[in-house]
Amino acid sequence: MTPIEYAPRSLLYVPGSNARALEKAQGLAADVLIIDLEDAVPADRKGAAREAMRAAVLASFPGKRVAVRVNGTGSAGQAADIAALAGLELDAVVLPKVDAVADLDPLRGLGLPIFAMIETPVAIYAARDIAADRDVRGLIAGLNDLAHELRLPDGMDRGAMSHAIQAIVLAARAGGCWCFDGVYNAIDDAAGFVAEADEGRRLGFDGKTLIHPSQVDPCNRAFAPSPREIAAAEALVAAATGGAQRHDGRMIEDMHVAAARALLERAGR
Ligand SMILES: CC(C)(COP(=O)(O)OP(=O)(O)OC[C@H]1O[C@@H](n2cnc3c(N)ncnc32)[C@H](O)[C@@H]1OP(=O)(O)O)[C@@H](O)C(=O)NCCC(=O)NCCSC(=O)C[C@H](O)C(=O)O
Ligand SMILES: [Mg+2]
Repeated sequence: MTPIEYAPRSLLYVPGSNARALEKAQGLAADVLIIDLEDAVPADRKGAAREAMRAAVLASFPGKRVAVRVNGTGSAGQAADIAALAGLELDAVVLPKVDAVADLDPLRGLGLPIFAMIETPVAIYAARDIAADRDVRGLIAGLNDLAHELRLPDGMDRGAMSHAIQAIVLAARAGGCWCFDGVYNAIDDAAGFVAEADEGRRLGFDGKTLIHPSQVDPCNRAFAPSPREIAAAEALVAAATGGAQRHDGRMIEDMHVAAARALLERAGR
């Protein structure tokens, strides 16, 4: 495992209770694997999932970046989840249903970067403070729970959640941390997934959370600079003279040069 230095593009949930998925995850190209102890795990299998998670982290993921999603603050299982992380080399811990900065407190002793999930109306209004917390490295949109909390008649309706989704990106940027889009539930709808991942990138997310292996490669492509973007950024940087100028039929200024340099750095140029 290596420290997370660059924003991950793809973060795949792997249920701690699914032995085959834990095995399969070893060969997948997700930037981060999130071993889940929360909603993917039935209540009567939480203990077994903790043990499987420990065994997998200790033995199965050399070279992978791995996080664990523990149960939420105030839930029955959280203390046992945190205890089960002792001695493990992890890259991050994911905390669901973070409604306030105080919800982070039980995790502070772990000394790990926290990815805080924003999944309730209360959390949307607290997201700026959560994002600014010293231990929070990223926000994750939990849109299944948010849709439920909002009582949306059509379930995962991103149009109906557009204000909340944008608020998560704004909070992350105001607080200086990364932000990751929510999951796409329709695992057999490849075109729909690509459209949603592209939309997430356009909205400003750094990457996207995933639930199925088939989503990993399309997600990595969607959140990586394309050859067209790289060529345009190289041309812009080469042409820049400082201040306002005409380039390729439009005005560019210093912030456009900074954005182009950031894109090239992300692309490894
Ligand atoms: C969604 C699934 C339940 C679908 O399962 P299934 O129909 O069994 O999948 P497939 O048969 O298509 O699987 C093909 C192979 O891939 C492996 N697999 C499947 N999913 C994963 C995975 N997530 N990680 C690793 N490997 C996976 C299968 O084992 C098959 O392997 P093979 O034997 O070689 O053919 C299932 O995909 C699943 O459980 N996904 C994760 C669900 C999850 O973690 N949910 C919780 C996180 S999402 C969430 O909570 C979001 C947030 O909180 C919110 O509120 O929105
Ligand atoms: Mg959730």
